[in-house]
Parts: sequence; C-alpha cells; structure tokens
Amino acid sequence: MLIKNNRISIDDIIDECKNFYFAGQETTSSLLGWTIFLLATNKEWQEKARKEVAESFGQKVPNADGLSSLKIMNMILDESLRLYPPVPFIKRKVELTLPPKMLIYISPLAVQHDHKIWGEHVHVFKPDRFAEGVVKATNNNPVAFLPFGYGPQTCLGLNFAMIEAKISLSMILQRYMFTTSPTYVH
Ligand code: HEM
Repeated sequence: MLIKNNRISIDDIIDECKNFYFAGQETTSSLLGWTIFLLATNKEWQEKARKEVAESFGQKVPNADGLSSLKIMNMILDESLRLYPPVPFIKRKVELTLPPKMLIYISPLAVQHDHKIWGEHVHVFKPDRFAEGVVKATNNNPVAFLPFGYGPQTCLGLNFAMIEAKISLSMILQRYMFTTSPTYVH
C-alpha cells in the first residue's frame, strides 16, 4: 500500500475492499463445504455437533454467548482446517540472508499432513485431537497448524471467519441432516 502524506488513497481503499471480498468469501465457503462433507461421511460427529447446537440454542437463532461455548464444533472446524486448509500456500519475501526478493512458499497443507507431527492417523478425520487445544494437538509445535498463517501477517479475518462458520454450521445443523450419495467415491 502506498501512503502519501499520511493518507490512504481512494485506490488503496478500493484495493482493500476487493481484498476483503476475495480473501473473505472463497476461504470461508471452502471451510464450510469441506466441513459439511466431513460430517456427511462421519455421522457420529454430525450427531455430536447437532446435539451441542441443540443444547446451546434449541431452535433459536445462534447468539454470541452460545457460540463461544461450542467446543465440539470448534474441534470439528479445526480438524477440517487441518485436513483441507482453504489457503494451501503462504508466501514470504526474503529480505535478509537468502537472495533478496526471493519468494518463499510455506504449505499449511504439507505441514498439516506430516505424520511426524500429527501421528500415524494423520489423514484421518479425528476432531478429538483438538480436545485440549492446538499446543497439545501439535505435540508442542503450534506452528504446525497454520490455516490462517502465522506471525504479524496472520489472517485479519480469523475471528470473523470462525464466528461466521459457526453461525452458518449451527443453522444448517438445526435444519438439515446430510449424507453423501451412495455412489460417491472419495
Ligand atoms: C476460513 C476462512 C479463512 C482462511 C482459512 C484464511 C486464511 C488466510 C491466510 C492463510 C492468510 C495469509 C496469512 C499469512 O501470510 O501468514 C490470510 C490473510 C488475510 N486474510 Fe484471511 N482467511 C480466511 C478468512 C478471511 C476473512 C473472512 C477475511 C476478511 C473479512 C480475511 C482477510 C484477510 C486479510 C486482509 C489478509 C491479509 C493480512 C495481511 O497480509 O496483513 N480472511 N488469510
């Protein structure tokens, strides 16, 4: 972003709006799409999530207090973000010892599928690996879970995206049960 005279130009603001639109829409819809698929193929977790939603909201519209107590749903969303990170690459530009301006790509997809960190069931949907938080799930290596990136450039929409996903998923679970087609092959 070019800041002249301590002012952000109209073009910069338009760029930021486009960024929010792009960075904010496809990512959360990818998270919801994969989560619905994972719950369709793991019915016991679909039922656990529905029970938690029913206990928190009944048939009412989800509210802020209830959303923060959705522990099972948080575990499910984290496991979905681990298996199918909506942003598979993060990039950084080298400024120091490596050749300047070189772009480094870090792959959440690769790190989150590393059996040395996540164990032999790395490819299996196991939300309970997140039951005691990310530090425990990563064997004391929290940078191994980076669906929203890491450090000063961490995703600006992290909290917004998780709240949006929890509201949407709660309202879907309140209304629908879902399954894959009998002919579906993964
Ligand atoms: C599941 C949903 C989302 C995922 C997985 C996601 C993931 C990411 C990732 C991996 C980055 C790069 C972070 C880094 O380089 O370390 C990023 C950056 C960013 N995201 Fe998201 N994002 C999501 C939703 C959103 C939403 C809803 C918004 C805004 C409404 C948003 C706005 C941004 C912005 C502005 C940046 C750039 C931050 C910067 O460079 O300082 N994201 N996101």
